[in-house]
Amino acid sequence: MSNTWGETIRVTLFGESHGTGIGAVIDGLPPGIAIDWERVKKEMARRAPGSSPLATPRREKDSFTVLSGYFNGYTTGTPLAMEIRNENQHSRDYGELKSKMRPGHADYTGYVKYHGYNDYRGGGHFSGRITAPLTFAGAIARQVLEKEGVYVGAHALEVHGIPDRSFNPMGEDRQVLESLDSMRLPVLDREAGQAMEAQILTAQKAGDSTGGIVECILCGLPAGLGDPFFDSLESCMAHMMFSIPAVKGLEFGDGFRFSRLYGSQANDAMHYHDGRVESLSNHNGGLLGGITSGAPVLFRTVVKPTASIGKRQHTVDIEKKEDTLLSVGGRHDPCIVPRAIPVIENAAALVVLDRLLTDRRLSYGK
Ligand SMILES: Cc1cc2nc3c(=O)[nH]c(=O)nc-3n(C[C@H](O)[C@H](O)[C@H](O)COP(=O)(O)O)c2cc1C
Ligand SMILES: C=C(O[C@@H]1CC(C(=O)O)=C[C@@H](OP(=O)(O)O)[C@H]1O)C(=O)O
Repeated sequence: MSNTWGETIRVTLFGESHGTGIGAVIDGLPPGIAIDWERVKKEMARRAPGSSPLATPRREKDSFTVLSGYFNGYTTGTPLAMEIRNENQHSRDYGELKSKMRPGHADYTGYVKYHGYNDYRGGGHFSGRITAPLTFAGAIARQVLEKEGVYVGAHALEVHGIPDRSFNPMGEDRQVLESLDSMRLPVLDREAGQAMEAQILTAQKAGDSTGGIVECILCGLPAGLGDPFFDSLESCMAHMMFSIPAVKGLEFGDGFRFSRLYGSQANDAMHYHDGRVESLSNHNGGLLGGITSGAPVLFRTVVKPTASIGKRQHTVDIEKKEDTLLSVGGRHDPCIVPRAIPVIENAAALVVLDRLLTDRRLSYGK
């Protein structure tokens, strides 16, 4: 079922952007995890709408209620269910969109798939809003990983062609990654960040939107995690990343640049360092044969420009069955990249924890 993901940890997401609420049921978490709720709230706040001029002005606190699976300060091992009540819907913004399909959004495909019964308001179940409970699940996974010495970070590598410095593929300092957490547009080069912000706001003023590239790194992973073929760590990560609305591309390590390299440039030479096998470079993004090599896992995702824009575009009216023009109003992210960053980081942590639990059967608690 497409609303449930995972092998050992099974995450089910539910809800619509303008319905009563959204949430997740997370099954398969080991018993005995002491959850730091402040850390979970911090990750939720990084993703929440209404938090900066670069984000949709819809104001949602995204405060959550845990309904089950947590007792006396620890996970119980039974399903952990959580809900977030929607509080700031402006459903009138979607009056015209009942019949006029937004180009680039899921209005038409959702209409066809659900025979017109879908809740199209705010994108319904297709909305970026459904990444709030996904971020919640990932924020728990991230805490577990940190206890295993694994830490994750992401930044805007590019916004509309404006580049940031890349992560060091051999690893980034934990402090550097943590410093990105507090930025409304996480970047390594602050001047690049300012230029990106200016570009986002300029496009917004013109009734348009922008996209970009998010680069994510996972440091501290042990070698040997993952599987060949269908459950390769690349496959599992791709499954998750392409579940995030607006993600349209993914590459690991040197990715599409491999096409321009010789084997001698693409291979990561190996050596012993203090008795441990290590590589001297990391063109392969920490993955060989779908299995971690011990080098950081490094990947990049392309996030497309926000579909809902003020500029007039050609579309169809499915009630009148005629061509029409549409200028989308309401409240939208002028660029999805800033808010996709915490989603990608936490979702990546969830993928890795699921593989760790599947491969290693980690145990927690007394
Ligand atoms: C955090 C986040 C926020 C988003 N905000 C918007 C938005 O404000 N307006 C919009 O049209 N799309 C937004 N999207 C993207 C749409 O949900 C997405 O483009 C749509 O569901 C179609 O899916 P696809 O682009 O993956 O094909 C957002 C996505 C994410 C992850
Ligand atoms: C509410 C969120 O973002 C929403 C994602 C979204 C979309 O089409 O994906 C469209 C907008 O919805 P609305 O028109 O109701 O304001 C965004 O605000 C959120 O991420 O929590």
